[in-house]
Amino acid sequence: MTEHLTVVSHPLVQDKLSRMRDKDTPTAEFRSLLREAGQLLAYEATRDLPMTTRRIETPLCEMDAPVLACGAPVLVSILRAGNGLLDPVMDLLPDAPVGFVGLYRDEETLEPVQYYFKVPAEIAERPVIVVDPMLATGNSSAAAVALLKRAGARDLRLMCLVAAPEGVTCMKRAHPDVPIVTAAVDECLNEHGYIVPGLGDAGDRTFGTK
Ligand SMILES: O=P(O)(O)OC[C@H]1O[C@H](OP(=O)(O)OP(=O)(O)O)[C@H](O)[C@@H]1O
Ligand SMILES: O=c1cc[nH]c(=O)[nH]1
Ligand SMILES: [Mg+2]
Repeated sequence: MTEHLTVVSHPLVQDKLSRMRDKDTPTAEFRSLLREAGQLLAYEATRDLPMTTRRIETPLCEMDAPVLACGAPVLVSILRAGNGLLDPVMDLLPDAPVGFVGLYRDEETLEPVQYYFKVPAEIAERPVIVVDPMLATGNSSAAAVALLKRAGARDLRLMCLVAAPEGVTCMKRAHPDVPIVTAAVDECLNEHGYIVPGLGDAGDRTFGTK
């Protein structure tokens, strides 16, 4: 992926995102929409995965068929809201090894607090797709990517649903080598660090908490 930022403007993605933004969309529908949008975003986030060929035999003849060069990429979810995007990507890449970075954002400082880290060994030799629906200040994603690099990851990309300009700038400064795929870059952050217009707290809306 050569672009640092890809905004997926596809009508299906935009329509689903608009329905997720609506405060009256209930949890079950929000979750389904996140699943559907996640599959479409994954299509874009996996566009540049390295390919090779494998000799196979169709019922008619032999051919060199295109296959993923390194097997499935490693998926990493930033807990907890990342899990809502992880599910649809796992559907598309059922062989993918999966890691988790547990982070929550301190409400006062907006700094991420780490509480969990577990990633598969393949992280050092395969492309890695980090998933988190919200890129707000960018502090959580930047911290997660730093932890993953420390664990050996070299080829990373971040897939999110809604980004703030501040988050994109933060990631570009901290990790210019990590492309971002998102459905939208919104206007700004409010005084509490929430994306405006955004969709609220993605974790709460996905899991029905408050
Ligand atoms: O870019 P930032 O300013 O760091 O904000 C984005 C982070 O905030 C949300 O997580 P949250 O802290 O709400 O944790 P949760 O997923 O457990 O709800 C979101 O899922 C991101 O991880
Ligand atoms: O708008 C925001 C910002 C951070 N985390 C969220 O879930 N939503
Ligand atoms: Mg949250």
